[in-house]
Amino acid sequence: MVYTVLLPAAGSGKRMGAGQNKLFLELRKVPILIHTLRAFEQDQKCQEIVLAVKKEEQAFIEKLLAEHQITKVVAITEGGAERQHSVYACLKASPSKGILLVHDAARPFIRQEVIHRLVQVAEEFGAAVAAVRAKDTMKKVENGIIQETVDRDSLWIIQTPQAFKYDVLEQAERLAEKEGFLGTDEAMLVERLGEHVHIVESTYDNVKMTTQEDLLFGEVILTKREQEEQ
Ligand SMILES: Nc1ccn([C@@H]2O[C@H](COP(=O)(O)OP(=O)(O)OP(=O)(O)O)[C@@H](O)[C@H]2O)c(=O)n1
Ligand SMILES: C[C@](O)(CO)[C@H](O)COP(=O)(O)O
Repeated sequence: MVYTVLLPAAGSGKRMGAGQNKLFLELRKVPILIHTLRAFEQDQKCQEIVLAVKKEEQAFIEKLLAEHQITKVVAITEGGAERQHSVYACLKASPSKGILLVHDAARPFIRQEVIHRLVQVAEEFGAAVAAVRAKDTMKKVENGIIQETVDRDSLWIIQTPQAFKYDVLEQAERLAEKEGFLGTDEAMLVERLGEHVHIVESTYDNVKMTTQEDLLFGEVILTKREQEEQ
């Protein structure tokens, strides 16, 4: 049940407003990118990691990898204008044709038990994504006016990792590129093939570091994790 991680890390962090790639911001004096990489470096079932980065940031990232003894990165490729392009670049650079796990480098708190369940379900069914149940009421809105309240019991908040058999993801990415389709996650591309994508329940602390508030959550999550380990 081994897997390869495709890790897009070539974003600009605009919503974070830090004026730099948010993955270089530190939580407990460690860059967000390293926190995320450690989750996979420390997982025996993770065979290798493929990174997509901005060309101008590659040398700095390679320095970070050496400084923090991250040894599983087997390829570093250039990311693209959109997250989807960066993921596809990772896939093209991946040596593995087995189970691929796409994970946002901006989600440093992924738990191993969720990763392993995702790999298991992807091995059996071909595609699986991490998700948590919606806690808030969700409504469709047009021009500031509520159109419809969506049944909350059927709503899930989709995260990463998203795990796939190589052929499923490769076919989905290739078709999306051919048709110029842009999705916000890989599951969207696989759904377009008519494939079933399974849900694996994740944890609410698998937060994507997107805006300044998330950094506060991140510090609290790290404190809680340290207490769990004591
Ligand atoms: N062209 C892009 C855009 C995003 N990402 C990566 O995809 C993950 C999730 O994207 P997001 O949280 O949107 O990161 P940013 O695009 O950097 O954020 P923003 O949209 O606020 O600029 C991040 O690890 C980011 O580095 C990427 O590799 N290539
Ligand atoms: C892939 C994702 O994390 C699933 O929730 C999300 O769609 C990424 O969105 P972003 O705007 O590219 O961060």
